[in-house]
Amino acid sequence: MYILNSKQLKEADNATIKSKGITSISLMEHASILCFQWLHQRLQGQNIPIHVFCGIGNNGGDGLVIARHLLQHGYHVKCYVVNFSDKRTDEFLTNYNRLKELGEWPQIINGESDFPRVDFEDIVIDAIFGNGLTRNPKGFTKKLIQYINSTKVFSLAIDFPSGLFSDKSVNDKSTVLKAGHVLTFQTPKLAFLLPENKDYLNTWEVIDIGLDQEFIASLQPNIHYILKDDILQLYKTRNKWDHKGDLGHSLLIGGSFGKIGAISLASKAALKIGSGLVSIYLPKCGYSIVQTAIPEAMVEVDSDQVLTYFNFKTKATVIGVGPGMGTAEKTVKGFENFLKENQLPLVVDADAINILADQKELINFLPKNSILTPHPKELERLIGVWENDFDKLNKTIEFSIKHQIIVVIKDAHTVIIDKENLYVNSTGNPALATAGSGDVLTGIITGLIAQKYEPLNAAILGVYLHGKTADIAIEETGYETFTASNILDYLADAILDLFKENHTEENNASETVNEEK
Ligand SMILES: NC(=O)C1=CN([C@@H]2O[C@H](COP(=O)(O)OP(=O)(O)OC[C@H]3O[C@@H](n4cnc5c(N)ncnc54)[C@H](OP(=O)(O)O)[C@@H]3O)[C@@H](O)[C@H]2O)[C@@H](O)CC1
Ligand SMILES: Nc1ncnc2c1ncn2[C@@H]1O[C@H](COP(=O)(O)OP(=O)(O)O)[C@@H](O)[C@H]1O
Ligand SMILES: [K+]
Repeated sequence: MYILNSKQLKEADNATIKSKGITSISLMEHASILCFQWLHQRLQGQNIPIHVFCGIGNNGGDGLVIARHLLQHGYHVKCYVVNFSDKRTDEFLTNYNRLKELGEWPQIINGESDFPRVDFEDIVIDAIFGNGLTRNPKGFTKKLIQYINSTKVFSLAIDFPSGLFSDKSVNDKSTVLKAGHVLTFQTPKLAFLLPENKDYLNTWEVIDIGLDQEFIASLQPNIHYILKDDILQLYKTRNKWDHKGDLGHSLLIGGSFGKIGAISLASKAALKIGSGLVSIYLPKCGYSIVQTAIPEAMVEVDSDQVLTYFNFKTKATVIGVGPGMGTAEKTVKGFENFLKENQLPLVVDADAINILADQKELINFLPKNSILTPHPKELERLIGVWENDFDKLNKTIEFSIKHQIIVVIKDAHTVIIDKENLYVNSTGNPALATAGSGDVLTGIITGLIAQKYEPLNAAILGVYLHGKTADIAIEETGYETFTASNILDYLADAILDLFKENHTEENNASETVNEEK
């Protein structure tokens, strides 16, 4: 699914109005009725006070439409116009008049003395600012947002939590209305998926308002939200005559005394995702451990406690390097020599990333389309500090273009960056915040490349399945008891799930950001 920026969304609104021969008013009516229905389905006519706060633009227009339908269905509604500007859009005015025709005169808020009393048990509909927000809310509008936040009332944000920008960072945290739930139009918004915005929204879902898909595709959006449908297009089925030689040979390089587990997990993951053969190259001290733990794998050893020589004989298809490797001086030297000789596709993780961050000139030896899988701290060592999450993405895009490599920024929403293209993952949950889960991801991606997936597709599919294991598992394991080994236990379920009927919201983008709130 595409993620559109604010400009693209406005263009898509206009193109849809033209291509479908509808009016802007009817598009607004349609979008807002879907929001009304969402609430109506849940409230079933309950007599809870609902405060609808409307701006003076089209987000406010949506609020007016929702207020009208709620009133017509007998709800206990109070509607307000937050009068932060004299400009009013035509769609706002039309719907303002329609509401008045019902006998409901919205209360105009011109200052703090006009703020209504809002109680914790009430409901707020936030239709103050949407896609048109260009600068921080100020004056009494900012105060109103702060007042609503202070009540801790449940707020249903229309399209955006008011005060949250679509394509840039919030620099004054106190100007965003914290949303209990967001009904956002047509596509997820990048801002919802960034860690810096985690406090502004609890849950969100996309409301499909029927914008022109052909037009949207013609914009060639560079940001994607990866859902099951996208994954199904990448997934390769096996052929009847496939033998293990067809399914690639993964070589996992890493481990050091006390950290043999990391390379074991990565190697198990490469096997479990279907790599035909898996070899491990690690320090001698890990030999018996991996031979016992993973009888399917072949093993070659380096010197005693840390990797030093990198003189393995294995003829692999792809190499995953870094888990548990350490950054001992001998290892750094050996890794440098290895990089200078290596021609095979690489998945580079953990300490191998730290070595690259320390000696940036080595990055030039990575084959084109190598995959780096840093967590945010490792990324910072690699690309330097960023001002905010948009800056982080831009800096990573620059890095990816400069070095022609793919960067997997691991996080609650892992983002895969291939030059200017961004692929944001939709699966996973905090159960994955456990030691070794990154090592498993390295093995999964390596094992997929072995099976002839293009590196980008291997990263997208690997990250999706890795997250999906945790989504399936938590029903049985809860968050706490889930460990990195469980990722492997549930990998089969994650793969099989791709072929299950879509009975849930799997292809409707939606999510719970912060479950306990
Ligand atoms: N047919 C359609 O197009 C559909 C549109 N839809 C709905 O329209 C929404 C977008 O509406 P919108 O473009 O009118 O902008 P909106 O978010 O209401 O902001 C209002 C105005 O506020 C202004 N402004 C900005 N920042 C400010 C600030 N800090 N303090 C004060 N003023 C500020 C800014 O004007 P400016 O002053 O910058 O010129 C802006 O124009 C979208 O989110 C969705 O809900 C749906 O109905 C589907 C169909
Ligand atoms: N809260 C979360 N929600 C979803 N995924 C998460 C969360 N926390 C961690 N993960 C995932 O778990 C993995 C952790 O990787 P990493 O930090 O390298 O762990 P380790 O070094 O222990 O192997 C990443 O794939 C990351 O995306
Ligand atoms: K809003």
